[in-house]
Amino acid sequence: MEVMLRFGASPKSDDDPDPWSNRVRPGTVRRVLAYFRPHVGKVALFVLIAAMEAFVVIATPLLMKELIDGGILKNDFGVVILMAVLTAGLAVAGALLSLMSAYVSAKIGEGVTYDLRVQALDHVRRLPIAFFTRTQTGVLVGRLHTELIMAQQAFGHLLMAATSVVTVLLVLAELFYLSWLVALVTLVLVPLFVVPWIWVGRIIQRRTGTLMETNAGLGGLLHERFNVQGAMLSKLFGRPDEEMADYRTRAGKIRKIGVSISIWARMSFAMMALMASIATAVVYGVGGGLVIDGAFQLGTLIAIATLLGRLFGPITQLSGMQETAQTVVVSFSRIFELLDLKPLIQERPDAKELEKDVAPGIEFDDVAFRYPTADEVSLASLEHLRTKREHGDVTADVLRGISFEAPAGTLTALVGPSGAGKSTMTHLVSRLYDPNSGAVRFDGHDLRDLTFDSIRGTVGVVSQDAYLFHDTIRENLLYARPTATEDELIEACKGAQIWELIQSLPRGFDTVTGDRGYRMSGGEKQRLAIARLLLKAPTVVVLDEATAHLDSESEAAVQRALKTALRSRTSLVIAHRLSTIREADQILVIDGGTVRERGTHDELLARGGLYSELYHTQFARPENNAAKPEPEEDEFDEEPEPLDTVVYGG
Ligand SMILES: Nc1ncnc2c1ncn2[C@@H]1O[C@H](COP(=O)(O)OP(=O)(O)OP(=O)(O)O)[C@@H](O)[C@H]1O
Repeated sequence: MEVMLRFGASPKSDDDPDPWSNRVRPGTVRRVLAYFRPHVGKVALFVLIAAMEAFVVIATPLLMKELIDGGILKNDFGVVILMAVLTAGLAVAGALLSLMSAYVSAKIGEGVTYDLRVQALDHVRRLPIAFFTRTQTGVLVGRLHTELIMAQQAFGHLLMAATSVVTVLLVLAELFYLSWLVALVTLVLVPLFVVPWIWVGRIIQRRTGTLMETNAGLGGLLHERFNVQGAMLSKLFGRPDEEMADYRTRAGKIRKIGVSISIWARMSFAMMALMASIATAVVYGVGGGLVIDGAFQLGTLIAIATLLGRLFGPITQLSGMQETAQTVVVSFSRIFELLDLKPLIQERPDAKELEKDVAPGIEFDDVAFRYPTADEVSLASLEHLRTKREHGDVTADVLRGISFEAPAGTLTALVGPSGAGKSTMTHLVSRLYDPNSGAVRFDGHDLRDLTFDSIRGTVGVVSQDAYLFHDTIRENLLYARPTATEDELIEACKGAQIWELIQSLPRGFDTVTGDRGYRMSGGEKQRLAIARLLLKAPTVVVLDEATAHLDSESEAAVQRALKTALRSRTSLVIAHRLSTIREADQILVIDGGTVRERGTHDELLARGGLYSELYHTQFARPENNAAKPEPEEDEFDEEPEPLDTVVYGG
């Protein structure tokens, strides 16, 4: 049966190292074993239980032998009863031991998996945003989940196989003790039975691997297509018939491999049963003759036949041991690959805290930045698309020689053409990325010298397309400050101009916002994000102003919400609205990754440069002005200020 390893994958070139191959780095086995060190006591207990189980396996045929030879054949009723009772007792002991060994082996397996899972999750959560922008989510989740389950299952088989070693040795020793001739005949039969079994086992293993890959591929695709935005795109742009045909092909391949695996598994089982029956027939044939010749008694023959039945199972487990061990090592090594990915952005051991509750000034000092290449931040095997890896690629500088100061408590507006680098500048302020040269500073402290906690606590971000978890409004808000009281929640929502809406919902704060908060309108989502920001109360606010989907009424609400959000904070706003731009303390005109112009609205307009051009082509358009919010009475009554001085910055 011809099955491609990954469907839809483009053929890879010879010089392209295959990130999906099962090659394992040297030292991996030692690293795997290190995970068992904390569980050494349980492993020792497991070995002891395994030895006792093996003893039960070999003791029962001996009791049978004695029951027949010493009891039935000698008409000794007492021996018959005694041996029957002992056999039953051993059966009970065997059942209890098997329960205990299952418990101990599960404790070891689950313990190791727990350690590895927690370590991997903790590591992935520390990886920089660049890693997540490159990685396909479905594949990453698969790596963290499926690989671990695979490792755990294979590990369970490995422990059972280890038990089998003891059983096989003891059974063989007993066979030789009972009849060396029959034992030899049995040994000759073993390879006849084991070799095809191993062959079938390999086929099954290969197909199981392919099945898992195929499932992961389909899972990744569904993850992408069936989230709200993917589903929306596919409804608007997709070709439903072709897409359905693709799903059908993939599902069909899964079905085909599934059927093939079941047949081969049944074949393997049937082969084992067949060979065990043939071996038993041979043993009865040879042994029966020996009983007639008087070489040994009938009880011995029955004991040998029973022993044989207990030999083949453990032998089959042993023969698959190498592959099983390989599965464990490969699965572990895939997780290790992830663990070895060094986070590009790290906290210094001597990192300092920034003073809380005081808005810092922001300084960009000759900042240059380029986005990291795939080699620097991600794993090819997690990017899923089998494109040729960009080895040694260097990305172009996105920012060059950016220097400016945003004094504490002021509003800086970033304007410029699309792709100029405005969002990238805001990413540097929240330390999602580090500059390649130069520095970004808060009150003179390089962000690289500050703790992650203090940067997180200082900077609040509201993006254009605010992200909400699939949870209640309350939980989404509490994410910013879990200790917030009901009154604080209400106050934040009032400040963000969203309280009226929440109040009108039948379930209020307990309304579920749906996948990515999709049940709310764009403006509502952004106001909810502003409420979240107000609860967090950061001293630096980064805002990407919404460009679309706000009617003038909801835009006015958002603008009023922003007045509260930006008051007394140092703000960096990617501005699209004339109202914001006019009220900024300074405007930076970004073009081609550099600051082309800097000044206030009037200064820049008078200069007649790029800003003036942008103003006339974009900002001064009627729709921008039409959307300008009406000032709220209570906001402006106290202290009438001209629009082009500080209103937000305070
Ligand atoms: N994760 C990324 N990896 C590589 N390049 C990127 C990445 N994000 C952005 N870029 C590139 O960096 C440049 C600046 O992008 P940026 O998003 O900062 O521009 P912008 O001024 O905010 O544009 P817009 O107004 O359209 O949002 C663009 O050429 C963009 O293609």
